[in-house]
Amino acid sequence: MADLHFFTGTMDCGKSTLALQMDYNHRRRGLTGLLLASHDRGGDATVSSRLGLSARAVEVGTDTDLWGLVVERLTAGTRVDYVICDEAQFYTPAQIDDLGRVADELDTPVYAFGILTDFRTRLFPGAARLVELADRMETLQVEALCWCGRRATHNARTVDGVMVTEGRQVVVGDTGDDGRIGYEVLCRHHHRRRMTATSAGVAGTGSDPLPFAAS
Ligand SMILES: Nc1ncnc2c1ncn2[C@@H]1O[C@H](COP(=O)(O)OP(=O)(O)O)[C@@H](O)[C@H]1O
Ligand SMILES: Cc1cn([C@H]2C[C@H](O)[C@@H](COP(=O)(O)O)O2)c(=O)[nH]c1=O
Repeated sequence: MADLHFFTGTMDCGKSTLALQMDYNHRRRGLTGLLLASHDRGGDATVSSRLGLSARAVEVGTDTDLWGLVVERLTAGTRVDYVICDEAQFYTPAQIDDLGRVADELDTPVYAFGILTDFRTRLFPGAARLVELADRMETLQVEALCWCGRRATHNARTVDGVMVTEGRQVVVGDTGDDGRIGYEVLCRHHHRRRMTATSAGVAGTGSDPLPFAAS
């Protein structure tokens, strides 16, 4: 039986990059996989990384039958040696159940990538189901940092630069976005105090140094 893996971390910690690297490494060994995406910032049916890599993928909507999708390919004679799922927090719990079934019944490894919690620190339903079902769950090694220099553990949403704690759970966007709605990764301490880089009066992005104490 194959495993259902869940790779998680805050926004901007390298999940999509790792998803694309794993797809590349498998393809280099002659394997054929299925790459799934959902509401990627780069547009539908895409997996894109901030490092500039991107790949075409199958867009997963709330009605997508993931078990059917894999079985249909196999029936048509297309190999599915592995399944890679980006933005898996947006999948429904039933779709995550299907991914577990793919791993168990088709002996196909599934690698799911996604954030755990939303801007209110609540688990996304898809991520919660992955925590419940995954054989292996790994937090990415590359740590996104809060403006204070601590490891970022939470995702904050900003509207017109101000951190908010109410609103729709799903709003596609980016960190450091100049649009009305943006995201910033913070440590729990600063998420609780609603202190973003802007409200703390420090530069949040770019080449300015973090405010570490001088030694
Ligand atoms: N200009 C850059 N130089 C080096 N690394 C970068 C650059 N831009 C982005 N990154 C890396 O890419 C990571 C974000 O990758 P991405 O796959 O888009 O993250 P995620 O899918 O978790 O949101 C950042 O944590 C950083 O390590
Ligand atoms: C916290 C939070 C995030 N989102 C969206 C914003 C982005 O489009 C994705 C996360 O993408 P990443 O590759 O991990 O950076 O999720 C959201 O819709 N709701 C939220 O609360």
